[in-house]
Amino acid sequence: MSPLLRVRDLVVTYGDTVAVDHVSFDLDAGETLALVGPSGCGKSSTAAAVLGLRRPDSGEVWFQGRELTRLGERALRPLRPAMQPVFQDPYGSLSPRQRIRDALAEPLRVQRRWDPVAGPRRVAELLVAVGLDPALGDRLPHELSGGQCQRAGIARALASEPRLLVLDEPVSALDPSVRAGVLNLLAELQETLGLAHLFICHDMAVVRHFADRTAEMRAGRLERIT
Ligand SMILES: Nc1ncnc2c1ncn2[C@@H]1O[C@H](COP(=O)(O)OP(=O)(O)OP(=O)(O)O)[C@@H](O)[C@H]1O
Repeated sequence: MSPLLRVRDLVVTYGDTVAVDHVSFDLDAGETLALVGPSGCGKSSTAAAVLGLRRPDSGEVWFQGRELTRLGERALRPLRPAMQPVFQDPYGSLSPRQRIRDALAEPLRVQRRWDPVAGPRRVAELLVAVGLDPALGDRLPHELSGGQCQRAGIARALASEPRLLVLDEPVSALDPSVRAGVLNLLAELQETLGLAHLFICHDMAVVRHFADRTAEMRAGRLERIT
């Protein structure tokens, strides 16, 4: 069986800076690969290239059997929902003036899966799935705590029915007392939905607990996968 995600010889530069230097790895459905390494070693740039947020200079990103770097924006659009990012800043992935229920409805509308009866029910289901009271759907992001907001961001990602979550330090900005709850939620969702996780994390205790394999980066290069 071919992997869900296959990255080959990925190179990302910013001017003279080689942020990602011929990085290759595979990720299977249902698997967590942690991407670790010192600040500035190229973890976020790798994630951005996988997500198609930044075109790599060279290399290949295969996802669900398609080579993404060869595809134009139009061809990429239907594939994008299947890979969803969760970023460090819990407030960053939600629009500050959009109520939570509208933020969750948006992917359904954009992907033409909105139905006036089933849509609101699906939004409530998504909130419950991430451990939030559906009544919180009425709130704006700043009316939620950091942990609640990150859960809402995860619910928004799930609205697209992804196969892969790209988690870029998803709990680093949260109060230490709520981190374990969000990490356990991600692990439970992975188990029930069979999601693959590309998990950028600098906390090695967390990595040991949650990752199946660990890819260590240094100065743009992937040094080893264990
Ligand atoms: N938009 C950008 N413009 C110029 N240089 C950049 C940009 N983004 C990243 N870089 C540089 O690319 C290199 C890799 O950065 P990247 O953010 O991918 O590393 P990282 O491992 O995710 O770091 P951190 O753990 O601090 O987030 C660094 O030298 C960084 O300064």
